[in-house]
Amino acid sequence: MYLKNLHLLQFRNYQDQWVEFGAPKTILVGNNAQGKSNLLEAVELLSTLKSHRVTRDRDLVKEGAEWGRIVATLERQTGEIDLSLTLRRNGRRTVTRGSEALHRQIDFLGTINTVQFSSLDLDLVRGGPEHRRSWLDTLVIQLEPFYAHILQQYHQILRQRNALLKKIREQGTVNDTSISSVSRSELALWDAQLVTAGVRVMRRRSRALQRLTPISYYWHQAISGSTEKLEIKYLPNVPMENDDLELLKQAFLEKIQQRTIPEQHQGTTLVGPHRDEVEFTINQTPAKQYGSQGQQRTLVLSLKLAELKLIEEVIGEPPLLLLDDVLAELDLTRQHQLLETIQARFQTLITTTHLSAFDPVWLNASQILYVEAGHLSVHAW
Ligand SMILES: Nc1ncnc2c1ncn2[C@@H]1O[C@H](COP(=O)(O)OP(=O)(O)OP(=O)(O)O)[C@@H](O)[C@H]1O
Repeated sequence: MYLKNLHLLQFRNYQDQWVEFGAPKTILVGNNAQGKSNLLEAVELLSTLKSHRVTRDRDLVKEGAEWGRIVATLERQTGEIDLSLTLRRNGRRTVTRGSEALHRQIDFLGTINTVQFSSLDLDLVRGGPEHRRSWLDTLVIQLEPFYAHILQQYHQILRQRNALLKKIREQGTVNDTSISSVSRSELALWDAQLVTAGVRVMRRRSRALQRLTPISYYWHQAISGSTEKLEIKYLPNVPMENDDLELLKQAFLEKIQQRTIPEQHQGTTLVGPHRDEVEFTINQTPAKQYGSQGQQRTLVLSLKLAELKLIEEVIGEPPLLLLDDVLAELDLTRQHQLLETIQARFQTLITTTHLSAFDPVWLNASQILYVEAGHLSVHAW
């Protein structure tokens, strides 16, 4: 797929900026805080309807404006598609594809596929499990947009179950035997729903990782020169011996029953995929604790390359790659690995403060745009 152009209206620090992507690689160069990442964020929003930087739409709308809009033309194998996302300070959004305003935002997902790589992605290795869950979920949504709906449903059930557990705790009925029969039957209903939605989340996460890991291993070996052995393990909170639906549901329910007392004491759900973990080890040592910066970078790069390949395999078209301030941080060998993989096949948007750290091969093959204070230009300012 190829993003032909982008039009930013009252988005972040852009007032009214049009950009035509004239080459498979575009390098956005400029000093700090000029709007480079903002532009990548706009593409991320069209792809995932989320920003990894903020959760509130009012931060995305230009200061002083009530609404902002991101408009784009995308070329896919099936033809050209016009897209737009309107953001409002009050959080209400409008999405359109072609001339059609979509009632369900979920229907918009999967139109543009992207893989992102920014310095924040090192949190994938160093940060808490929520970073790894969110990374995995974003990947699964790209592979199967309907997963966004499943995930949303799971979190809704989780919130409601938590509210009930809190109510039970506030009523001081922490001893299981003294819970009113009304609360008990209400809780049993939520248990069943949590299990049904939870196993759908777990099975999809597990399958996506199963497909991603061999590709990641391949890249990790290639980049580390076969000196290091990467292992990726899905550690679901509910033990998952195999993919059998009924066995999994049973294991889930059993674990909930074992945690009845602590759950009611703490007033929160302690069992389920919201507590899943993904473990990365290098030569049998947890990458999180012992990996050097270089090792962690190699690991994240391997994951990103694997994501590109997997999405391409599943979708049947190469996704876009968004490289936010990370390429210059990679040494030339790793830059070459990346270059060889993406070639001209994956459209890539790259931000950087300096062109000097780049391989000349990259530079010659790229469209270079200079960014200053929310304006783009083909010449240095
Ligand atoms: N809602 C907004 N309205 C107006 N300006 C905004 C808004 N949100 C962010 N900005 C401005 O955008 C700029 C930050 O841009 P961006 O994050 O794209 O930086 P960058 O060019 O990628 O630089 P860096 O290399 O530091 O990441 C800042 O000047 C900030 O004040």
